Amino acid sequence: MSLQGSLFGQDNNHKQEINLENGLLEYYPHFFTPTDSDRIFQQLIATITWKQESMRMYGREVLFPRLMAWYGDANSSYSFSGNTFKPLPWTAELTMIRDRVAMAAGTTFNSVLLNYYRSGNDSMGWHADDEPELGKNPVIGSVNMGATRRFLLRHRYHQDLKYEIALEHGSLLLMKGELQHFWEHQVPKTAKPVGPRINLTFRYIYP
Ligand SMILES: O=C(O)CCC(=O)C(=O)O
Ligand SMILES: [Fe+2]
Repeated sequence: MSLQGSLFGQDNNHKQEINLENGLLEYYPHFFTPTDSDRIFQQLIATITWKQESMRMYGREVLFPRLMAWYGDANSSYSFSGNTFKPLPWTAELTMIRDRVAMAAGTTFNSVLLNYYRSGNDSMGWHADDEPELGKNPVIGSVNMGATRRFLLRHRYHQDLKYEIALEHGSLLLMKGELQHFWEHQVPKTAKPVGPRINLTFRYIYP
């Protein structure tokens, strides 16, 4: 373990590089220690301002099947599915997580989208994080706390290209390169009894 890694209690040596056609994933299964992960998870559930947002779909208001929250620098507003999210100011906990993720990613982030999947019935449908304000080939840092859920990827233009990864408690997944242009991803519902899960995606929004 590197000095910097051990100082921050993170295990960078077990990084898995997953080279996909037209995209790169880096997975750190034990980015946070189990103790830190348990504490952060409970803290986020209790202190984040969670909301169930809605989107307009085929002329109707539809609730997102999960709770969400958006934090970041004041100038990092973000639009998707017909909503513009104005960020809440960084908390001490989110700043700490952001800085650890930024160090591993070798980049900076000015915002984070949090998603709270209360049970296996909560989900996120197929999409890519390809909004123009994210820039051309964004590095997105995705932190996972709580229940393990399946993260599925499919290539937009080659139906037979698929990838799947189980995102575990305390892990970090970096999405890099051309991934958002060529691949979509989702977190499907599951009928298995799973506990709650929080995902944080750190992003850089061009103001
Ligand atoms: O919950 C996850 O692992 C995925 C989150 C995601 O894709 C997003 O926030 O854009
Ligand atoms: Fe995404």
